[in-house]
Amino acid sequence: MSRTTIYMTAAEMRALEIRAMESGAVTGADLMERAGRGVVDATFARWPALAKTRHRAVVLCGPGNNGGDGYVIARLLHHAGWGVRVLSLGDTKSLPADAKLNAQRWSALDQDSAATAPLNAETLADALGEGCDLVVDALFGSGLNRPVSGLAYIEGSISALEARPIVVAVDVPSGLSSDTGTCLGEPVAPLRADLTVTFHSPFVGHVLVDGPEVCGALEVVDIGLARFAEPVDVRAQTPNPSGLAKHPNAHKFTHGHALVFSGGAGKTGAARLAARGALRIGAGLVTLGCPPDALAECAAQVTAIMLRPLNDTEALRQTLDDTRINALCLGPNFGLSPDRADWLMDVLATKRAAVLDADALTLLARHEKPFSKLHEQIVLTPHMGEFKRLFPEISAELTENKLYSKLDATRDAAKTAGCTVLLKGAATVIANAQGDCRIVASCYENAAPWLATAGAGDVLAGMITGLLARGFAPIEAAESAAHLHAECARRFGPGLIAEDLPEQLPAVLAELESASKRSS
Ligand SMILES: NC(=O)C1=CN([C@@H]2O[C@H](COP(=O)(O)OP(=O)(O)OC[C@H]3O[C@@H](n4cnc5c(N)ncnc54)[C@H](OP(=O)(O)O)[C@@H]3O)[C@@H](O)[C@H]2O)[C@@H](O)CC1
Ligand SMILES: [K+]
Repeated sequence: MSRTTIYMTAAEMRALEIRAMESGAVTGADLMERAGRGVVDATFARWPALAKTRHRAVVLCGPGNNGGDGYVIARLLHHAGWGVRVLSLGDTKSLPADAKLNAQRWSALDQDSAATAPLNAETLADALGEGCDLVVDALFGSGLNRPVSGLAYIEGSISALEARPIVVAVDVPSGLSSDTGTCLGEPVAPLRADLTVTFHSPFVGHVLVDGPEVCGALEVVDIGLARFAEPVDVRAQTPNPSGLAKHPNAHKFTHGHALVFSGGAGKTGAARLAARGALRIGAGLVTLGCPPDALAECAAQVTAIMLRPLNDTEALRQTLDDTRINALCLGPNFGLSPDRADWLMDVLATKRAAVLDADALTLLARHEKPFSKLHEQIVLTPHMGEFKRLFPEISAELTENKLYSKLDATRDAAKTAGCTVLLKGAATVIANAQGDCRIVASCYENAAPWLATAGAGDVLAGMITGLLARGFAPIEAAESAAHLHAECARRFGPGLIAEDLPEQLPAVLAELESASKRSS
């Protein structure tokens, strides 16, 4: 069994909330109470000392339901014996109904009249000056729809304190777009959180771009929405161990034959890394297609990987006549000469499943009709620089429009190219031409910082190729390989170099298999 995480957009979350309320099983006020309670519980669970004695909190409440959660939190902390100051942004009379109800419940509590004030630089300085262990950021949540301005003083005032209080963001740090993970406003979000507590499922914005940096840690709390959930667009799933296992009666050809194209002498390392990744992930056979001058170099380095000299298009054609070669990898140090461009087009014409990486992406970008020969069995694996060259208009939109996400861009690119696109990053986004989307997020407890090393991308290209050879659909091959690749990096940890990645695969695959046996 694989584990699935759903990444939602604000509109999807709003639709879910409405379905839940329209069912009559729950009210908006119930959900708000659960949300506020969830934030307090998650905060106390992370910092148990806060639950033990009375402390002081400043709660910043905004003009919408995120602010409403803030009033619930203020009340719960007050009941726990805390000294609480609420600073509100906007006119509390204009709050939406559930938030207004909770603002009124807060005001009706037995507390001194200074407990609520409009938020501005002076009131914030006063409130912080009374002593503050916890700041709750409930200014804007998923309803943020335009850039925030005039709130930069908040981070300034908090950073200036001798001891920085813990900052907990409700749903998202205010200023961060839940749909794009970019900070709407200049220069950054008003407040960086130590912990962000969100509800039901993470948002796409929690894992993209600035999300992990401004959220701190991320906690997802259950507020009882799961039974109203409907399928949404974006998900992440750990690879299915049964799909990766090899069965006792299968032989090597059952698992496909991958062909990785190498560069010339002195430029074979990248292709060898890719070939090793393809073999370790379980392709039945892997061949390196080498220019003749590179054969001796490759022969000195590989054993289980086969070699085939490929010196001209006729040799290429003959090789590809073997239909058992069912997945190709082109790009890692492949070369950029005109004859390489011709090769690329010849290879694409065979309609074979293929991963196009590195130099193959550059060659495509230089082609007058880059997408004319692509097809659904192709996976493009650009990093952001390659993406910009290949999809300049989509990339310009991504730079200029803060409400257009890396996810939107990848999905549009996949449609434009007519194939699967895997856009690399700390959160790798994958989409196919039908609009299916996946995110492999290497952040929070899944961070894999040592993956930023030369050759890691070549190994990923090879791992995807290996899974294509094994018959995985392109989007599944890309997602599973990206997940396993990051898991290999996490498992190895500090000091990782690209050569280490394929060598971690046996342990990672074994762990997946035993975890699946334990849970069944
Ligand atoms: N989903 C769920 O199940 C649950 C959701 N819950 C909570 O609800 C939150 C979503 O609430 P929400 O929709 O009211 O939006 P929210 O983020 O409070 O902000 C909207 C307000 O801000 C304003 N505004 C926007 N941008 C602005 C800007 N740049 N600068 C200034 N103003 C700006 C906007 O103004 P308008 O666009 O109307 O002019 C509007 O007044 C969600 O994050 C979660 O915490 C939980 O209670 C329970 C379960
Ligand atoms: K917030």
